[in-house]
Amino acid sequence: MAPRYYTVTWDQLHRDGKALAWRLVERGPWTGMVAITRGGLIPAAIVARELDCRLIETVSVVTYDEEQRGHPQVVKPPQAALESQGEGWLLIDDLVDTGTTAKVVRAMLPKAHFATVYAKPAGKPTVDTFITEVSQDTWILFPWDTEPQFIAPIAKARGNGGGGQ
Ligand SMILES: O=P(O)(O)OC[C@H]1O[C@H](OP(=O)(O)OP(=O)(O)O)[C@H](O)[C@@H]1O
Ligand SMILES: O=c1[nH]c(=O)c2nc[nH]c2[nH]1
Ligand SMILES: [Mg+2]
Repeated sequence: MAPRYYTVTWDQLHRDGKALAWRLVERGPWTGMVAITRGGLIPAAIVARELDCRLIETVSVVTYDEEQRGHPQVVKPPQAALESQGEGWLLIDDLVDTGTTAKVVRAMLPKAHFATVYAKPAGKPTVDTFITEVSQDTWILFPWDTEPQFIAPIAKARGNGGGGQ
């Protein structure tokens, strides 16, 4: 079955990122933030700005090649947060889908608070805080993966031309 798509604009991502920050400010203060690259970088920047958080670490997990899932590989560990096992740290990603990435990172930082902007049902149990849930068969299209393009008028796309004149 063809996947459905949920298109997220820059404006929406900013709004949803701020909504996440409102939830997280209640749970602070935070020692710092670990962004799961690459998708977590922009949500982490939005949340860090709102929480006035200056200490940003990254962890890099490579799982997907386009829409195909492979074996997760930790390309860069979250060095600064490892000793405390993530206690007092926020772990930020754009979304959880199957929860594979989350499980790999949570194994390294079991005491961190894991927050994402979007969540699918299979990954939901791995997240402490998220904003919007979409169905498992939905592919979320982020603004950095898309660009606006011309779309034919509905009448032309249906092949029945225009009316009048
Ligand atoms: O819950 P999962 O099934 O693991 O999927 C979620 C992960 O997949 C995407 O990252 P991806 O591995 O595509 O890398 P990227 O962030 O560098 O684009 C997304 O940013 C999450 O990190
Ligand atoms: O851009 C993305 N959208 C998704 O829905 C998704 N799930 C895993 N990885 C993803 N990347
Ligand atoms: Mg990612």
